[in-house]
Amino acid sequence: MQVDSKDLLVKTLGPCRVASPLGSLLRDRRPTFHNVAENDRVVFDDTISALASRTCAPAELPSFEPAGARSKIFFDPSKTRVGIVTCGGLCPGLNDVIRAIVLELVDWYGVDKIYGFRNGYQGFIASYGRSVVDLTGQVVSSINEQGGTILGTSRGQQDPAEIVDCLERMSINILFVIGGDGTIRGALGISKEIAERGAKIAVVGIPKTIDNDIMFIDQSFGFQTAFSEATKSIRAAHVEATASPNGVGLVRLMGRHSGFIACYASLAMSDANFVLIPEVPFQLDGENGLLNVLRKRLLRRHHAVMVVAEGAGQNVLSPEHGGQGTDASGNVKLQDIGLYLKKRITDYFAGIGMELNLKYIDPSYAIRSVPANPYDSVYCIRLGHNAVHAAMSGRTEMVVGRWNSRFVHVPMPLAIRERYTVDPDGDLWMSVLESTGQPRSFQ
Ligand SMILES: Nc1ncnc2c1ncn2[C@@H]1O[C@H](COP(=O)(O)OP(=O)(O)O)[C@@H](O)[C@H]1O
Ligand SMILES: O=P(O)(O)OC[C@H]1O[C@](O)(COP(=O)(O)O)[C@@H](O)[C@@H]1O
Ligand SMILES: [Mg+2]
Repeated sequence: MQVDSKDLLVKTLGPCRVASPLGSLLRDRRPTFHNVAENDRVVFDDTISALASRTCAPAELPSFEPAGARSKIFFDPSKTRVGIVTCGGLCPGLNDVIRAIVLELVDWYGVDKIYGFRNGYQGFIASYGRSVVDLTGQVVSSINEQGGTILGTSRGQQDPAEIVDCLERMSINILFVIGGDGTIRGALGISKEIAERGAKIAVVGIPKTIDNDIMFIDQSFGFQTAFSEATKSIRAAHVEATASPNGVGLVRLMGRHSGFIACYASLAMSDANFVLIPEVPFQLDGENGLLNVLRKRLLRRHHAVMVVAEGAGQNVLSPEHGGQGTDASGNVKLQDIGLYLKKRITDYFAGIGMELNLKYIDPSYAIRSVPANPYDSVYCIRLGHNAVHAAMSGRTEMVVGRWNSRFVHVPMPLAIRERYTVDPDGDLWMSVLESTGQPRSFQ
């Protein structure tokens, strides 16, 4: 992705004139390997060759604004009113992020007017009649133990003008949006409407996606929990496959356009022999096609485990296999590659008269509805804290990201400019090939 300095500029609502209540914590901090000073920058490029290709002085290198608390802030905490909304598909850790935002606002900034909007962007629209939730420290104290989101969610576009009407009616100063690429697109529309009205409302996002498909976050929150959960299905598929002659365990995992869950779960549980992801097209038929390679594997080892991401192999499906169209948010509805593979493998082995015992496992919703694991909980807290620091200092139209292990501010237009996908020439896919031993391509 071509990124220039201007793409990395973060908008602010105005100068910071209010002393931060976190001032005492910040006073004696020095820049260290784990602490970037608030006026320093995090360099975008991380290889010598990329740096060498830039012809500018170090201060002009493309760089992110570091996340973190500022000594001076924009909003006066005693007069600040905050809204929080969660949108799109579920993801482990949503409640952890809500909790982190609320507790940071209440305990450190002394902000106590925090409202949760129900069911995504519908929560702002009068005709849906959704009540708001008063979010206090007590309400959120143990929500991190539950999966899902206490605020509910939804898909489907809403009118940004109506959303901003609602924010103005309620005198909201800061809106936190927790959601994926669609949510961030929606948030950009809200932010533009706010700017057109000349209002001073900060819109700050915390990127959410179990598919891990948003740029500038090394790994999205909940992703580690989700792929850990998926390993249980791979283990089950292996147990089933090894228990019967020519057993095949076929596991279908989420991943609409990016195969990260399939790759990571398969690496974590190296029982997988075949991993199919959207980024690497394959053929079923022919000498090097998947079916013949599977046949040879069964002749050799008598069992196989195959992991398929939901967006894989769309090239081998035809319209009669369902799918097509879009969901309420405009996301393309994919044809079901898992069921299609199950049928094609079953028919193929029946056709050549070879015994097959195929067990099909689809844990899709089971892996995204669980509570976050401890690693993700820590990550969620840190994202939540940094989102609060950013918003209180008047940053807007940005999401909190993590780039090369540093927490940074990412402008919303940049965060959604391109989807983050598995690079077929990258080291992750190379590891999958090394771990599974599957051919580089089934073509
Ligand atoms: N292009 C868009 N413009 C405005 N709002 C959008 C856009 N795409 C999605 N949204 C809204 O964002 C919310 C969540 O989007 P969705 O794509 O379902 O999930 P996610 O944010 O997880 O990608 C929905 O309310 C949806 O209508
Ligand atoms: O059935 P639903 O709720 O529409 O969700 C299915 C989709 O949700 C995802 O987890 C991603 O959702 P988001 O874009 O909302 O993060 C995909 O992997 C999957 O295609
Ligand atoms: Mg999405």
